[in-house]
Amino acid sequence: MIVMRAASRQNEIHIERLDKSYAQHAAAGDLHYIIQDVNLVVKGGEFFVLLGPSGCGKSTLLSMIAGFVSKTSGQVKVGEKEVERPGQDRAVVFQQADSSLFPWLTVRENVEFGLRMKRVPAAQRKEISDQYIALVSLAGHESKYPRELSGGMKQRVQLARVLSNDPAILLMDEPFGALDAMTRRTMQRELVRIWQNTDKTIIFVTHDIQEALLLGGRIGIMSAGPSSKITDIYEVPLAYPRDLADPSFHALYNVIQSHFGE
Ligand SMILES: Nc1ncnc2c1ncn2[C@@H]1O[C@H](COP(=O)(O)OP(=O)(O)OP(=O)(O)O)[C@@H](O)[C@H]1O
Repeated sequence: MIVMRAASRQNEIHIERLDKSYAQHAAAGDLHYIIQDVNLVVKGGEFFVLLGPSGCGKSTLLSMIAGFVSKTSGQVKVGEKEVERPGQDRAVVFQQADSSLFPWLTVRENVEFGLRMKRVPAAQRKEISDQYIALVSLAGHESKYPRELSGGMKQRVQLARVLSNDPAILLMDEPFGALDAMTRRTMQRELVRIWQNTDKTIIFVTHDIQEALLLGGRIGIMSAGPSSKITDIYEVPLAYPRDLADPSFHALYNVIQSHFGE
């Protein structure tokens, strides 16, 4: 129990008074912020969804947590440590698996890539890749190349590769945005299952209210930019798997939708 608590605290994300503006705006003497005064605590092991309209700065905020984009002011901490650069404790899953998979490597080789870089011995690599390939339901497809896979399968390879590196935190930027509706639902269910079977902290970015409600333990609403911030946070007190026909689901959907003036 003590060990688990310590591990959870390590996965916690603290964001305080975080601002981001880009140099070109400052050079023009413009006090234009992409995001301004963002405050957020995401607990270890939590599934947190960031929901906001297109262009509000969701990817920017996620990239700052990932350490890809520098902050203008404020603080982003993972555990006790200030984020200054990307780290092995944080992995990012992008919308397009195509840009992250190596086309000349098989499914297994793609999944094992990070382990190979870390010089994990072959037998152990196989054991780990077997585990995650099975977890994302790709057993039997190990020898295929990305070109032989559907979009959903490629996205699952990306997920298996990220998980095999065992990051404490998964940062997911509209990872299912390019998938057809049916594959998307399957992937949403699988992600919840994977999250329930691990102790990872997930921050999942989407502009889809239904997706946010299917996945999130809490949902943070970002206002439209410029100077976007997290205006409200909703707890989702519904058991998984979530039921679209549940009146409580609908009620919460309507409350959240009212933020976006539709
Ligand atoms: N490198 C950059 N330089 C200047 N402005 C940028 C840069 N990157 C992003 N922006 C601006 O920041 C704003 C937020 O972009 P961001 O991609 O974070 O939004 P988003 O909410 O993720 O959008 P979407 O849902 O459409 O992906 C946009 O107005 C965008 O033009």
